Amino acid sequence: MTERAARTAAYAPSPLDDRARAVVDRLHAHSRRQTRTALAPMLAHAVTSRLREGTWDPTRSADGKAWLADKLVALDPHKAALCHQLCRAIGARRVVEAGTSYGVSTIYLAAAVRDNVADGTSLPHQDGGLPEARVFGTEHEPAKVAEARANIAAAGLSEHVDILVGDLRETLTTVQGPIDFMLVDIWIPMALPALRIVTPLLRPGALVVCDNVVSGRRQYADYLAHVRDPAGPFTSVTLPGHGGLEVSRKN
Ligand SMILES: C[S@@+](CC[C@H](N)C(=O)[O-])C[C@H]1O[C@@H](n2cnc3c(N)ncnc32)[C@H](O)[C@@H]1O
Repeated sequence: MTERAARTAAYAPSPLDDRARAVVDRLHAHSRRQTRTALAPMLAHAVTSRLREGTWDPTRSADGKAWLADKLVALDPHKAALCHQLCRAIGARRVVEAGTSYGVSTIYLAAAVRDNVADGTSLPHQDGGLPEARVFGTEHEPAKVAEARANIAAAGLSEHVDILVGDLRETLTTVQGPIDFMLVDIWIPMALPALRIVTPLLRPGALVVCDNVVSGRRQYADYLAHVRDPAGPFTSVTLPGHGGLEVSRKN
């Protein structure tokens, strides 16, 4: 057995059914290939952004945005599986995803919502009602929206997903609560604005997961100060591996 195969065998298997797993396996591989070759271009675009537009952050410059327009930047499979498990554990029925891209994390979240509905683990909300089961994805690149819809359909999960097309600072204002779970996997400057819009919709006990908060701790400073504020609406824990993951619970 190769070292890579032995490492893979040490992890729990994917929580997804065969159909959805075939789709995400292909997309995870595509995303890994893009990431492996992205370092040099990323640095080049950071320099270009700085020289032409005064920012080192390619997500803020026109040049950088154009380069990022077809990049998956998919959530790591282990983190995506954790989000699926958390959604299953809390019986999530309504989920917001800040940052859909080609739909990788959306597929994990929608599979959890579908399974919660199917086995009756989705919870009634405070008024005792069962609101429509949905994952609300958000994406402002039209080409990525088309890819995401095709991938979600190939995974057999379209009936559980609405992708809100456009800038999430506008589209998220159309979502209705209650929301049980939110994934924040977005260009960093959008993380706190997205959370602020969704916070009033989160039910008590809802979870918010945010990616790469350790590797990006400086850029995430405002987001982290917000979710870790003892006087604020969340209690928060940080998982350290693979760039870090913040899991915040709405009080
Ligand atoms: C890190 S990727 C999301 C990856 C996705 N969660 C997955 O697992 O495949 C972030 C995505 O957010 C999108 N995005 C960035 N800023 C946005 C905004 N203001 N409104 C909507 N989408 C945005 C980007 O185009 C990009 O596709």
